[in-house]
Amino acid sequence: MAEPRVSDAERELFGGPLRYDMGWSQHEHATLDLTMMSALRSMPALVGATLRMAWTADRRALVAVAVSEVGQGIAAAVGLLAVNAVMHALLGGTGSAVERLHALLPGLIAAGAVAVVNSALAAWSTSRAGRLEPVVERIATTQYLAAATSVELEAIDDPDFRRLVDIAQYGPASARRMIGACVAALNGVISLLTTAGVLTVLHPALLPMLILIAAPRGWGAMRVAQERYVSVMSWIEHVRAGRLIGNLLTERSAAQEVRVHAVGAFLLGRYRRMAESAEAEQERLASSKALTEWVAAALSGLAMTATYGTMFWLITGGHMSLAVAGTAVIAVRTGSASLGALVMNVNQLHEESLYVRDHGRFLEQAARRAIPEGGAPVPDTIEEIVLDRVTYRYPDRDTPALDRVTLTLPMGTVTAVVGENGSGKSTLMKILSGLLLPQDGTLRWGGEDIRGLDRSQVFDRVCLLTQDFQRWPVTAAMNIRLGRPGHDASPQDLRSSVDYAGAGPVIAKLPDGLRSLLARVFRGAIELSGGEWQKVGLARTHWRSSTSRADGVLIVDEPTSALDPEAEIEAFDRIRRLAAPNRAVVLVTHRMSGVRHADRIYVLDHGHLAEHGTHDELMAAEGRYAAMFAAQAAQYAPAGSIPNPASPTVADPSGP
Ligand SMILES: Nc1ncnc2c1ncn2[C@@H]1O[C@H](COP(=O)(O)OP(=O)(O)OP(=O)(O)O)[C@@H](O)[C@H]1O
Repeated sequence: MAEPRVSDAERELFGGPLRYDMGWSQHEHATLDLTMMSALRSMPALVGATLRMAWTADRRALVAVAVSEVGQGIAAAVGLLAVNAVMHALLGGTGSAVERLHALLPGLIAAGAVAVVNSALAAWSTSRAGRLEPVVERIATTQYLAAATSVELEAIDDPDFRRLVDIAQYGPASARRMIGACVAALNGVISLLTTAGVLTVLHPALLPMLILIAAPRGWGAMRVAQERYVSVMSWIEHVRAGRLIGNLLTERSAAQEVRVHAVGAFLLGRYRRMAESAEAEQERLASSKALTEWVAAALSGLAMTATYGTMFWLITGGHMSLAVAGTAVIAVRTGSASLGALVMNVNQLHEESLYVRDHGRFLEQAARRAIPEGGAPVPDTIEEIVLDRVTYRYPDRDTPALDRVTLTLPMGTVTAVVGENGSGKSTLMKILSGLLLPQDGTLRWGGEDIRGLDRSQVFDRVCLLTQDFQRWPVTAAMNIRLGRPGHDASPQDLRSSVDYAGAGPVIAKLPDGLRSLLARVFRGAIELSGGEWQKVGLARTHWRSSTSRADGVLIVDEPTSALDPEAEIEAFDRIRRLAAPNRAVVLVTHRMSGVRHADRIYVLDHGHLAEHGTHDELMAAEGRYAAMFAAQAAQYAPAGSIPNPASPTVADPSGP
């Protein structure tokens, strides 16, 4: 695949041209995959898959479509035979003009009746296909969404898989369109077969000529489709990058910097340049398409001239009657029209099938990377959760985010994990909650290795409040209830969680209390501040933990970053209170004041466990923890000890 010529703006913003680096484009057979023959070879399987989906969706509708299409094909053949009878009566008949007109009547009536039957069958097929199409799209979309939600988190973090997730989203709409294209192609094939049959009966030389007329158009349409697909694939990253810039300019989160830093005008200029390079590609495609279609039409026209020439020669040589020639002209015209339509439909099928293939590839990969179902049940009583020399490295990283980390979380205790940015705290939380599996070492829940446990049961025992917890665009009540969606809850049931999180005043301020919609995207919805959202998040966590009696773990990752000092002290106090005999609490935070009361504190440093102990032990050890604690305490030291701004510690870039 040729490297697209992209704008300077893309290099400037993204450090180089963005590449579509999905598996197949690096594959040595990538070009082969896009040739016409391989497309044609893979099409029956893809059409078969779509038809199987249609069969599952509504087999009666599918059978109705097939029957009506076959019926239309037969009607077309009968219609041609009726035309032939008319031609014979008109051109080959004897007797007076009135007698010949009378002889025409049966043929004309038959042709009229066939036309009526044909249109009724076409209407039936349209209505049944209309029923089938949305169902197929729904099934394909549901498969896509179910597969996307069932894969391991590691797959979601994998850029290659993310791209596949992106591209496969077009599959369901293509599967829908494939139904229409399949129906039209079936129609084309049947009417072509019947026309070909009639033509062969009329004269054997007419059939090859019909094929000769339509072949160039078929070649042209396939070539155009193939070029377009290759272009879409090589340009997809660039188009996405342009769209990303466009979205940033309109997004609420960027609105302030867009204005104050004048990023708006800057990015708009880059957007324009990126869009221009994409337009140049569109223009190139259009020119290439025009040339291909022109060559195809010219070749087809030449074949048509040769056909009429041959017919003229056959008639003058007495090898063909005028009536047969008349029918043949009509049959060649309708035949080449249906062959042309068939080629267009096969071409559309080819194009759509490429997207359906991506959808299929995604489903296949998602199935391979899915969280395994089943496994041993998680023991009801767990004394502790143990991490034993666990190592984890992200797929696109050279160094491990966690390197042989060992820690123990006894039930009924509060464990704090501290460390600098990027030291591996969030990764550790993902391992503990079963979202990521250790690549080396073991995680044991009550003595059982997590690899052998039923993961859905592990998740059921985990309460998770992450720093980027989900702000669902639903009501306040539902935002809390989604902590355990399977558990019914009236606003009254949620009250204790609201009170626990100190979210009472936040809810009281909302126009409809817990029934208020929390999403700016909808009319009448309210937006909360970061700290208010954190209280709602805490209420959700409480709701989840209060609806579980089994032994489990509560993981809280930076829960107070947006809270004011008073709310923060209260929040830490509340989190500590969540420790219960059946629960181990793990707290990740940069706020050292929040961890000093933890039963045990672990300090992470570049993925390694640097030290652990109680606050007093770690302070006495005077290691990393003591240094971090002292650094934060110094911020609250008397004003005199704050460095003088006149003597900056960081060099001024504008200085000499
Ligand atoms: N999805 C990911 N893909 C690749 N690397 C990642 C991913 N998430 C984290 N990392 C890397 O793993 C290392 C540990 O990250 P992690 O988020 O666990 O740190 P952290 O201690 O939670 O940081 P912070 O305090 O900033 O939240 C970092 O070097 C980070 O860049």
